[in-house]
Amino acid sequence: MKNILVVGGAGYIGSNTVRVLEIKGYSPIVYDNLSKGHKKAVRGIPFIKGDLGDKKKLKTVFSKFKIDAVMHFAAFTEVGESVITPAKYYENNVAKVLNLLDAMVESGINYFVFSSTAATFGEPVKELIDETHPQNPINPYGRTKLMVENILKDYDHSYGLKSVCLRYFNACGASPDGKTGESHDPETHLIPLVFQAALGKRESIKVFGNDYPTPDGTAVRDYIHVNDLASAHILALEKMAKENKSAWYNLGSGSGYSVKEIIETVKEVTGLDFKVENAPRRAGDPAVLVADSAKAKQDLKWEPQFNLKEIIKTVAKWERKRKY
Ligand SMILES: NC(=O)c1ccc[n+]([C@@H]2O[C@H](COP(=O)([O-])OP(=O)(O)OC[C@H]3O[C@@H](n4cnc5c(N)ncnc54)[C@H](O)[C@@H]3O)[C@@H](O)[C@H]2O)c1
Ligand SMILES: O=c1ccn([C@@H]2O[C@H](COP(=O)(O)OP(=O)(O)O[C@H]3O[C@H](CO)[C@@H](O)[C@H](O)[C@H]3O)[C@@H](O)[C@H]2O)c(=O)[nH]1
Repeated sequence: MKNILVVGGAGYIGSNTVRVLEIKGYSPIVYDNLSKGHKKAVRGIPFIKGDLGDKKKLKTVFSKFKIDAVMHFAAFTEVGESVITPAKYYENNVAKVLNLLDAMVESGINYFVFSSTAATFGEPVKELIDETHPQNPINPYGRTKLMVENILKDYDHSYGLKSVCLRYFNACGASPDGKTGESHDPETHLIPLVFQAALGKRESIKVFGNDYPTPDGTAVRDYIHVNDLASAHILALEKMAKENKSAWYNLGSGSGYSVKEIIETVKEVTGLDFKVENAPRRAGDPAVLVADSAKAKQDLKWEPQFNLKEIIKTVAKWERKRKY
């Protein structure tokens, strides 16, 4: 288990995982169409520009680089956009994934790590979301990811393709050395947008909804550092390969923070003040999403290393000298 094809590896979470794979002695190879990612994020790593839908190219890459396992990050990722243009999401996040899975089956590659999401659960029916929580997504994005989770169960049963579905809560933060971080154009995620407001790159930060049933009325999320996600990928891959068994894990810190608390923490860490405005709720957003990650902690011996303040500090470092 050495050569790992990282599909979508030029993106935010993928590129951070590539760096951690490298540190742990693996040979990551990046496959990305650069629709959202950045080649600069994976400088020095073998890179193939290609689309998820290109089965022929994928099979050529598998054999050329003697791929042992695939980590699949490529997808469209925005909850709000998925409500407006669901077709785009079903095509990229479901239909094209079949090409990748079929190429793997035809090439005899048996190990797959999938970027799933908290959005597969929908509105929580209990405070902390563990792996037994019902999966009733309330937006097209969450439905696309749940569809792939189900496809993977069938591919395991019928073709012996083993997979781990990692349901991340809200990925955030930058590498501690400040070299890789979040860079989307346009940006839609809360923490980078708050930084844009703090650095005067936008007039204000808009709070989407202040009438949620939460302590301060704003939506609560579980923010988990990208390097913590990266280490979970490697631990999950190793366990899957050792036991030749599929698995599912919810990955979060177990602590929920409201939009207002995020804004206050950025103000505190940076010492900068900026304008905050109330705006209507964003379609497709649940009020609260917080993980119970006991299963990952127990089975994988995984422990998140970054608390919220530390996360915001890594973003501050990245934002000061970002290169892409
Ligand atoms: N960001 C989060 O908080 C979060 C939370 C849960 C799950 N996820 C999932 O994690 C994964 C990575 O998210 P991210 O935030 O790094 O997103 P990102 O947009 O930064 O990265 C995705 C990468 O995939 C590439 N890509 C997209 N479609 C492709 C295609 N058809 N062919 C080849 N490459 C393609 C993009 O160019 C980009 O580099 C996604 O699957 C996302 O759904 C993200
Ligand atoms: O300008 C902004 C941007 C966001 N928000 C709110 O901040 C929270 C977090 O939003 P965002 O950073 O866009 O993340 P989510 O919509 O929670 O989705 C992320 O986290 C999910 C897992 O929980 C992943 O599946 C998605 O891919 C990823 O985009 C939400 O309540 C938003 O409404 C604002 O109030 N103002």
